[in-house]
Amino acid sequence: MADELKRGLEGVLVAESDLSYVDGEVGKLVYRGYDIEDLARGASYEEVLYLLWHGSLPTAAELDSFAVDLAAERDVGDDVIETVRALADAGERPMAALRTATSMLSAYDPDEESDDDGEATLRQGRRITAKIPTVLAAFERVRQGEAPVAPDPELSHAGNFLYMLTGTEPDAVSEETFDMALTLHADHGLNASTFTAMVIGSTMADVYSGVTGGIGALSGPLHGGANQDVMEVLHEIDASSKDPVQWVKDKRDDGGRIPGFGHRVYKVKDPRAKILEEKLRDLSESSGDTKWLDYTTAIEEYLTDQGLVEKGIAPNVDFYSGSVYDSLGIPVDMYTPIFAMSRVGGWIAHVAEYQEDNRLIRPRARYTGPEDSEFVPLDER
Ligand SMILES: CC(=O)SCCNC(=O)CCNC(=O)[C@H](O)C(C)(C)COP(=O)(O)OP(=O)(O)OC[C@H]1O[C@@H](n2cnc3c(N)ncnc32)[C@H](O)[C@@H]1OP(=O)(O)O
Ligand SMILES: O=C([O-])CC(=O)C(=O)O
Repeated sequence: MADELKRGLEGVLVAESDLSYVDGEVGKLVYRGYDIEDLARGASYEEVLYLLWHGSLPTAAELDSFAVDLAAERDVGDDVIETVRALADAGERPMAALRTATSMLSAYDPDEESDDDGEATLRQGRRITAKIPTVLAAFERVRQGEAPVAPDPELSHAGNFLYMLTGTEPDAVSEETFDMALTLHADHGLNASTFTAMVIGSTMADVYSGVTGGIGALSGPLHGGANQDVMEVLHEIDASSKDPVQWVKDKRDDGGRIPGFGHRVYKVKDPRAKILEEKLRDLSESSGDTKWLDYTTAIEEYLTDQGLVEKGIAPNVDFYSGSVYDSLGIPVDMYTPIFAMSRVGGWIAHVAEYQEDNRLIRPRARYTGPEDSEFVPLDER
């Protein structure tokens, strides 16, 4: 039993956690017992961060002081902006630029490396969470040839990001929509990027290392990168003038996977996809532009008819998020960085929780290589 091999660590329990629970059979997600639907509709991203980091929903006074402290950390120094500019000039991809800039932020953190009092992870985590939107918005602005917009501490986390991105304060619907998307992406059990951050944290490395690793893991197309892939598919379908169903059929006939479908834990539709689909429907109907909604629902209906959903390959969070971001005017390659901007809250919460009762994470591989190989010196090979 001890030697049973679990490819991809499927189903393996490696820790206990109070943070979030995914019930993949019924399609339910909770953060500390609260249903994601209630949080998405009723709580701001700042409230969710407080919940994840401090264990309970804040009172109004607690939220006020938490939000002020978070907003006070938004500025990044000129050196970071210059690095972001150099990365944009070099044509770096946004997730890679974010990874580099996040790593650089540690140089300016006032905590000493020796400050490992348990609170340091959350203190540094707050700074990282506050600064990531500033880095991302600056990257997008400079690559468009525009000057970065300084953060406004009076605005919410969601509102300030949209403001820094566009230079204009967002309307209430955009701010609310974006805030909801941040809440929906904040945590999700031991997904690959969170586990990456935890593995790094389990060596007692600093939280900047964990977050930088988390960004790298999230960027892949099997994980957070799929939200960008979904929108690229929608654009490809549009440019091909093919019927979306025909496009998907051809893709499947070629043996290709459909991005935004399938999940290691959910065997039914992801509850976050349901909420985002509903949001997309509202936004599309109020703008009168239903193209992405029409394409995505046609694809989902077709794959359902084909029995894919019954086999447990159902829409995940990435299937509908991109269309929602598109309605906010956000460029496609910023979708995965936005995921990171939200998920950083979960990474920090899990690293802090795990380090409270830390044990180095170190699994094994079954060795299948040769045995007793006879060493031959270099000059005799
Ligand atoms: C935020 C997130 O990270 S959500 C996930 C985002 N990723 C995507 O949307 C990318 C597309 N989806 C996938 O590649 C997968 O569903 C994953 C990586 C998410 C989960 O993968 P796993 O749990 O490892 O499942 P695995 O890769 O073993 O696939 C199981 C079966 O389902 C099929 N399958 C899985 N996803 C898809 C898909 N999107 N389209 C078509 N078939 C699929 C596989 O071909 C495989 O079929 P087989 O058993 O006949 O060979
Ligand atoms: O849980 C997972 O494996 C992937 C996912 O949906 C997430 O990270 O939000």
